[in-house]
Amino acid sequence: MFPQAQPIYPVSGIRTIEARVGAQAQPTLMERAGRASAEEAVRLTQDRAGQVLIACGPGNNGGDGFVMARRLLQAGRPVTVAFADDPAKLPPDAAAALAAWRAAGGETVSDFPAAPANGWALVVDALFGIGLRRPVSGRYATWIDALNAQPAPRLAIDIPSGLDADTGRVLGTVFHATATLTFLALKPGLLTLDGPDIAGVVHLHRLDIDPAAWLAPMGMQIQPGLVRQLMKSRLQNTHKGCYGDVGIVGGARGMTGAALLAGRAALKLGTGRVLIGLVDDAGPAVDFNQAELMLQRPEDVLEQANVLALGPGLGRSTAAAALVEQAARSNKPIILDADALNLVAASEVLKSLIAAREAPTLMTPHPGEAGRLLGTDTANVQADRVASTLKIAGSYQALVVLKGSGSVVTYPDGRWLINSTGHPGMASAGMGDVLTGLIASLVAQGWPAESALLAAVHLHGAAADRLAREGIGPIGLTASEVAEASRGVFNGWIVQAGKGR
Ligand SMILES: NC(=O)C1=CN([C@@H]2O[C@H](COP(=O)(O)OP(=O)(O)OC[C@H]3O[C@@H](n4cnc5c(N)ncnc54)[C@H](O)[C@@H]3O)[C@@H](O)[C@H]2O)[C@@H](O)CC1
Ligand SMILES: [K+]
Repeated sequence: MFPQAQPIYPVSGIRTIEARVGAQAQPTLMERAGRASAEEAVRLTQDRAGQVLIACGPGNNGGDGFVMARRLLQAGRPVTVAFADDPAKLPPDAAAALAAWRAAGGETVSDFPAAPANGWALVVDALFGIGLRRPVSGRYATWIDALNAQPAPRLAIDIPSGLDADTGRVLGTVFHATATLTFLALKPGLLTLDGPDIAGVVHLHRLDIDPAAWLAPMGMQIQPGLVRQLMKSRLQNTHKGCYGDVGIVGGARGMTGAALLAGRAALKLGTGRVLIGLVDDAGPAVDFNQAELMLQRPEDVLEQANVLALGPGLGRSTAAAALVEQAARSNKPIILDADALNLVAASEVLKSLIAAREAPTLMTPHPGEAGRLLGTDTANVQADRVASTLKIAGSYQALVVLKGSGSVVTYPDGRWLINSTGHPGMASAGMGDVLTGLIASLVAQGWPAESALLAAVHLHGAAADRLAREGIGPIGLTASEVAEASRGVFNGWIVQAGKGR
């Protein structure tokens, strides 16, 4: 769907690819996965002598572990394999891998082994992969706790045991990986919700297969390469009218700052003119820290701007609802955030107006707002972030970003992407307002709504990441700083894409 993006497949997609590649693949996929795992283990233990502990489970993930063990042994690395299940119940490939391990002189222990005197060089989780079906409990939970307690690097094979590959939810006890080597393609669970906290550094090994050649990508990762290809150069012979008029409507009493932050972000990303309509009559008439912003009556802003962003600090008054309705009835692109989303969720009239719009509607809910839009609660939204976001996009015929760990971007036609930038320092007031301003700016500058949304989401996180690298955050990072840094990151991307002047 977007060239140069990394495909993501849920378990159903991975299973389809495996079935299509077929058992006839030589070497077998398990042999390839085990070999890649052994190579990864060698890399991770370059400066650490000692034994590698591989804990193998009852399915093909365990099979990968047996192949890995054999490869490491053949490379002269001492390995301990822990396996406590019934060999007769292993699936055929894994049973063959166990037999090959034994034929190579390897042994297995069925109790969790005591660490050697100098500790393990590496502990490897080959307990459960994409076949995990229920919360991990009992012996395997004890083993996972024991693996987590070792003072050694921790490598997860395919996906950390206890992490749901489709949703990033933790099912019972979970292996806390320092690195995960995942096969064939990325899975959503590695990239969203708890996945990024649990999986450590994720390496992908495609096993010499191009997954997209076997099954059209089901989702995509938003990565620098994808965003860079969207960059455009500016012509010399242009003026501010070429870069759009963003209108921000929000800023009820006590929340003026939210609208100003969105406006400043829109300005710093190159919007021609930024108009701000504060709902608070007693609000300021000028932003003395950003005098370029044009503060006007909200009704006039809706009239004059060609892209409308409603929500930052909007509140839920009757007047606010009327403004959202006026925007929804317009034929302009609109971005709905914060209380604009809450107002829509609470009104059947607004819901049907939004769903029937012809101009693009973009929505930027956090999980709580997403819950209200779907008539459910936050926990339900988070239980499957991709599915929830797709549901909103479908019901409201909108382009949607569900914010949070691994922001999910979806379009009404069912395409979805997961962002790869950002960090927990962004969990602070005003960050969402800045994102809204960035999105509005790109739309106003003529970007197609779908590219504007994914690029702004990526930029927002990339700016925060850059600041964190410079020591400005993660802790204490402010939204104003992210708005400011977005400008530098974006200009850098234009230069990297060869589109600078
Ligand atoms: N099938 C293939 O072609 C390939 C599979 N590969 C590996 O195989 C994995 C998938 O293998 P499987 O489908 O066998 O699944 P898994 O090995 O992930 O686990 C399935 C087994 O675990 C049991 N199980 C599931 N949840 C449990 C729980 N909570 N507590 C106790 N037991 C539980 C199931 O009953 C089944 O026996 C991938 O993640 C990957 O590591 C790779 O070798 C690449 C090729
Ligand atoms: K695993």
